[in-house]
Formats: sequence, C-alpha cells, structure tokens
Amino acid sequence: MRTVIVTNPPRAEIEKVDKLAEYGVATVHEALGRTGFLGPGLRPVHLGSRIGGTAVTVVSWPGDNLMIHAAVEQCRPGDLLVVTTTSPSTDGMFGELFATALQVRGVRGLVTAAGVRDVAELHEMGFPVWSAAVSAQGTVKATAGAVNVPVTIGGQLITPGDAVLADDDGVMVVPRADVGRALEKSQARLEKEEATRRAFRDGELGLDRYGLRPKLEELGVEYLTAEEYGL
Ligand SMILES: O=C([O-])CC(=O)C(=O)O
Ligand SMILES: [Mg+2]
Repeated sequence: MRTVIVTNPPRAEIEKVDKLAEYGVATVHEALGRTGFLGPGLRPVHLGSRIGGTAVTVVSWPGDNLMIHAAVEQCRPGDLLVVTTTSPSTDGMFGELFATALQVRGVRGLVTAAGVRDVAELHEMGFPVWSAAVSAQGTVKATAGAVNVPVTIGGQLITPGDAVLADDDGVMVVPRADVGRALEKSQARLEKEEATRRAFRDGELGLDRYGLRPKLEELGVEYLTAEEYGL
C-alpha cells in the first residue's frame, strides 16, 4: 500500500447526499438494484440516526490510529469518516476525543470496519457511529497508512467523495457519479411503497398485489387442509 494523504478529493454534492439519506438505506439499496450495502457486520453504536456524508477514507494499521489523526485534518463539513484496517481488528481505535475533533469540523459521523469505545459519551454527544465492534482496547500511533484512497469494506468499493448513507439498517455507498440516478430511483421506489402500504392497509394481500399466486403454482406448492396434512 502506498502511504499517502490525498488532499481535497472531488465530492458528491452534499445537498443531494442529504436528500438521498432521507430515503433510508434499505430504500436506496433496493432502488439501485440491491447494490452498495456494506453488510450486517456494521452496526450503529446507538439507534435512531439517519445520515449521509461524503467519504473521507482511512486505511490504518490494526491497533494503530495514527492515520485517523491525519484524516481529521482532511475533513470538511458534510464529510463522513470511513475507516478500515490493513488486516482485521476490533480494537477501540476511535472514541469521544476523535468525535469531538470531527464534530467541530462539521463531520456527519464515522463508519469503521474496526472497533470504537466511549460509547456512552458518543451517545451523549449525538455523534453517530457505525462499527464492527465496541472495545475498550486502546491503540498506538506508530505506523503509516493512507488517507483518501479507495478502500473496500464488506466487499464494497468506497472512493473518497462517494456518498455514504447510514441508518439503523446499516451502511451503504453510492458512487459519486450515481447520486443523481439514485435520487430519481429512490423517489420512484418511495412512491411505489407508499401505494403498496395503502393497499396493505386496505387488506390487499402481497400474493395478489405482486401476482404471486401463479408463481406458487409454478413452483408446485400445494394447498392442503389441516386434515389432509394430518394435523
Ligand atoms: O484516543 C484514542 O485513542 C481513542 C479514544 O478513546 C478517543 O478518541 O477518545
Ligand atoms: Mg477516549
């Protein structure tokens, strides 16, 4: 890995990222053909946040948060810090002190493939964090890594400046070039789900609304009475 700090990468338009975040991760993920989800391993440290931001990426050595310090300086309002390590680590490499430094820079939150600590304080501060682990284990500041280079988390490529969305359902990435298309498709999906919700409230069944009865038949699923089944 090239040990480098890249400055001022181009970013998705933050107004559009904010609008996209409002749709929620599940809706945008579905709207984009079930793409971009970083997986169920990243969980919110506290529930109830729904945010979006432009990615500032960090590659750190496991057990070492030197490059997070370097990344803080690169953060601009509207950014969201995305941290990964060169090999898996659950150490608590981020906590309320980092969150304090990021909050004053207008950073929306943190997504990390490693661990965080100070969760009570993070909650109190209202700084949203998604992580793979919570751990009191402390870390050193000793090894070079990279800031603002493309990274992969949960099989998803995150390029600096991409839109990262996060809520109680998890985290997803929308490539910078796809944000406009994602907005259009998410709005269409929202409207479709609103219509479905109204229909379900009126008692319509998914089996009929989605035309699934022929599918069941085609798959050879039988209807039996309880008696026929032997209950
Ligand atoms: O300082 C550290 O190593 C991580 C931490 O606990 C904080 O940011 O508060
Ligand atoms: Mg701390």
